[in-house]
Amino acid sequence: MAPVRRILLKLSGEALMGPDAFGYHADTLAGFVAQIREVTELGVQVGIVVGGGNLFRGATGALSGMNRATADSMGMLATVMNALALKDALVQAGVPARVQTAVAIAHVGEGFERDAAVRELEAGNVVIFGGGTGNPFFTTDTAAALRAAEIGAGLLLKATKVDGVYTADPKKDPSAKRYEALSFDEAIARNLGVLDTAAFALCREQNLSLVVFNVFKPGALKRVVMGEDEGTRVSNH
Ligand SMILES: Nc1ncnc2c1ncn2[C@@H]1O[C@H](COP(=O)(O)OP(=O)(O)O)[C@@H](O)[C@H]1O
Ligand SMILES: O=c1ccn([C@@H]2O[C@H](COP(=O)(O)OP(=O)(O)O)[C@@H](O)[C@H]2O)c(=O)[nH]1
Repeated sequence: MAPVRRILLKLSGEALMGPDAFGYHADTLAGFVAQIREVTELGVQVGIVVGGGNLFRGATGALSGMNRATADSMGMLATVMNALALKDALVQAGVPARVQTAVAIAHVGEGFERDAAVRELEAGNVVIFGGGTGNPFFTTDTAAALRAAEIGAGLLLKATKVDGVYTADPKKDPSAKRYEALSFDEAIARNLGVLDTAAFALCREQNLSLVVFNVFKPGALKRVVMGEDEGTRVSNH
């Protein structure tokens, strides 16, 4: 089977910290870079939205009394830092990569521009979208669904710590069962927390297929883009 031509990969901020409690874990980052390189070598065009949970989350700031919109701006800046860290790791490994940010920061990265992003992807660059959607009260899951729709990705991939979508959060409910596949209608109706509802709804509306998979499993990203049995696929059928 031929690989998907263009993907949008959502990488959570927490994944970047590996076994650590904060920040970046170099070997973990190198493992992700190797997986990303493997799929670019297949000719797959890769857009990435990166989270910020390893550095800062708006909801956590709000819990300690901060204004939520201000805390979310800090969260968005955290995602820009992660985008830069990932870009650096990719470039050092010989994978050309660019950063586009939804929040304008002169000299740090280019501002988000859909046409330019598509041109970069077609030229063989990985494009990392930092800053989420650029708006408070949203998440990088929603940013990932949004950018996937904008760049015309054939598949949205949620790279995470669990190996798919379960009937309940497997971290909290050991009896939870993994789905091989399910529909967006079902994911929304059952309130499955692996992706936020706004992101699920956007995927459903735009008819975007999603695969949730464990990024800590070597070679998993390649198997997903090759259409092999890996993770859980969520789609409209
Ligand atoms: N139904 C579910 N199926 C799979 N994972 C779920 C489900 N509900 C909640 N989760 C949780 O969602 C997490 C994946 O989301 P992710 O964005 O990577 O983490 P976080 O939300 O902690 O940043 C998993 O680690 C898992 O604990
Ligand atoms: O469109 C967005 C995306 C992210 N954020 C902020 O950035 C933080 C980090 O993003 P997220 O929690 O999605 O990261 P992840 O869980 O994937 O590490 C969030 O908590 C929000 O505060 C935001 O305000 N708007």
